[in-house]
Amino acid sequence: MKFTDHLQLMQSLPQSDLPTDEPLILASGSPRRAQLLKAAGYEFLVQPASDEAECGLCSRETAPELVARYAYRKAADVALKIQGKNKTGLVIGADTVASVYGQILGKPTDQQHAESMLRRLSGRRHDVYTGVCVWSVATNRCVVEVVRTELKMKPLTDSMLANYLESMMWEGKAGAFGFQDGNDWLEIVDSGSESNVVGLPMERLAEIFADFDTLAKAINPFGENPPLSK
Ligand SMILES: Cc1cn([C@H]2C[C@H](O)[C@@H](COP(=O)(O)OP(=O)(O)OP(=O)(O)O)O2)c(=O)[nH]c1=O
Repeated sequence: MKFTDHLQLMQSLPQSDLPTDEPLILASGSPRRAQLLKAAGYEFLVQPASDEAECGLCSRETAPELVARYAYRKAADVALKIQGKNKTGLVIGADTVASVYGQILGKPTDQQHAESMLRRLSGRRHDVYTGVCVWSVATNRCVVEVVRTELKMKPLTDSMLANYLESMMWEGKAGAFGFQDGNDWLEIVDSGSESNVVGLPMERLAEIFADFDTLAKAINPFGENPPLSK
C-alpha cells in the first residue's frame, strides 16, 4: 500500500499511549513527519531544531550512525531549550538518509545534485535509514533507535528524470525522491516500513512509547554520542 493510501486510511498507522504525561513535541520542520503523527492520532506541538543540530561531519560514520547522531542532536537542541524555560516535554527528533553502496544521500542542494542522486539510485536496491530519538525532559532519559527499509528503484529513463526534476518534488527529500509522490518507481523489499521511508518509523515509535521504561537510557550531559538502545 502506498503512503498516500495510508493517509486516507488513518487508522492503519499505529498509536500508543505516551509513556509520560508531558506534552508531545516534534523537534522537526518536516511536513511529512507532522502528517504521519497527525494521521496516527497523536496530539503534539511542533518546535523544529535549529540548523546547527544537523552538522558536525564524521568521515567514517555509516548511515545508521549518522541518523542516530542527528536524531539525538535535534531532540537535544529542543529538549535543552524547554528545560531552560523550566518546562517539560516528550521530544521526538528524527533524521532520514538514503544509502546506496555505502554512499550516504541526504537532501539535495540543487537540481544538479538531485539529478546525480537519482542517477545513482536508478535501477538499484538501496536503503533508507531513519534515526529516531524520544527524549523525556521530566525524567532525563531517552531512547535512540535506527530503522532501515530496503527499496528497489526502477531504471529511470531520461524523460522520467527530466519530468521529476522539473516538478521540484525532490526538494527537501533525502535521496532526492519522495516515496509518497505518487510514482511507482519504488518497491519496498521484505515488507519494510513505509512511514520510515517518509521520515518517521510509526510502527517502531509506537513500540518505543509502549516500552519506554525498559528501553530508555539516562542522558549523559557530557556525551556527544547517542545512547543507542540496541
Ligand atoms: C526518502 C524520503 C525522504 N523524505 C523526507 C523526510 C525528511 O523530511 C527528509 C529528510 O531530511 P531530514 O534532515 O531528515 O529532515 P528535515 O530537514 O525535513 O526536517 P528536520 O531536520 O527539521 O527534522 O526527506 C520524504 O519525504 N520521502 C522519501 O521518500
